[in-house]
Amino acid sequence: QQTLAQDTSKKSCYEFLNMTSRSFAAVIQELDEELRDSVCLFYLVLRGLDTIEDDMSLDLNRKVELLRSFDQIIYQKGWTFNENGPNEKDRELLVHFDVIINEFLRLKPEYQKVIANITKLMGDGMADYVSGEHRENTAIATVKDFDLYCHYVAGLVGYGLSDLFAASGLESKEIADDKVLSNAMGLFLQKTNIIRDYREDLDDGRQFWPKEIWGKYVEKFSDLTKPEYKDKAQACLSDMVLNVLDDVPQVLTYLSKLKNQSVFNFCAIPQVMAISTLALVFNNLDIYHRNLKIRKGQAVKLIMDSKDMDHVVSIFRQYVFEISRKNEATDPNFMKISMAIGRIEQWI
Ligand SMILES: COc1cccc([C@H]2O[C@H](CC(=O)N[C@@H](CC(=O)O)C(=O)O)C(=O)N(CC(C)(C)C)c3ccc(Cl)cc32)c1OC
Repeated sequence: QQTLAQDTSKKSCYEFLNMTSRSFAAVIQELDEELRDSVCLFYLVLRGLDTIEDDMSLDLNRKVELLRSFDQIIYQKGWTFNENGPNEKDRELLVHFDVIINEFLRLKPEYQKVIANITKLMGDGMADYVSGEHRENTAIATVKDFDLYCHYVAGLVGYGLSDLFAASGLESKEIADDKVLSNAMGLFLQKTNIIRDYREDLDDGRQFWPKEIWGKYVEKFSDLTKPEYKDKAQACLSDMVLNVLDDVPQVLTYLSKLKNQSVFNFCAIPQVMAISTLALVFNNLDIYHRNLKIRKGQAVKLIMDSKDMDHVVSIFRQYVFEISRKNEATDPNFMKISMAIGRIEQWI
């Protein structure tokens, strides 16, 4: 039986959810009763971790200590955090984190274990990265470093969600067993965002593109914005898109294994947004100057159309075709992109 106080604290968790990400928050709230609270709290715990990792004003040792112990912090009733810089986007969440912890402690133990396990792995991964990043400014040197970074911040989220889906009984254990597919669900979203956010991150003094790729085209990461490097910048961008296209078959395979309608919608919507964004940024040099977003009307249409696998496959086919159309024979990566598209078309 739920007391009034418990009801209030649960409501405020959903208020925090809506504060942190309106559009995706709505999709989480459509999830089946059995999964909604655990996914909402998983999202908020991840947000808390992100707010600490993102805060450049935090002392490095303090940040590392918090990241590595966040999996224990989420069990500490009453814990709150007031050391975030004033302009940290979601600082409010950590100021009231005791409410999140209260609700977390009311989840079934197996859901708590999944969330705590991923929080530990991610917190350690982030701590390793921020320590390394501190030493030299391109912590993401190789494509391998790029995959590892994206695994820590996004692939692990795929792991955790697949574990929650399986633990709830709404999806088969198989969905949690195949880590490669769960990892691809995170990498595809994160890598597409990293391409889209080139300019925003550059202006924030952050760079996530692997030097093994951009170093083939320019000396300095910011040279990609200069008109005299236009052709190099276009080739570099298609090289980055090529790297992301390899995750598409695994994303489609993961989605094809889902049985529950609310889980399918929850998983498919971000992926169709991402393939739409990937087609938008491909061969579009505006990404070096401003943040590109798909139009609201198109996003709404994608959400409406992503209700079943056939529709999702046809949406992917449409955007992969658009990338193929934009692929230029003069681009040094033209053949590799054509082959990556060929591999996807076998699937779709
Ligand atoms: C099986 O795996 C997933 C299945 C469904 C959704 C997501 C994934 O989708 C959102 C979608 C989302 O949050 N979209 C934003 C728009 C944007 O970020 O551009 C939004 O709609 O506000 C997202 O982007 N991330 C953040 C990471 C990519 C780092 C994991 C994310 C963060 C926390 C959770 Cl619980 C889930 C997700 C999955 O994660 C891989």
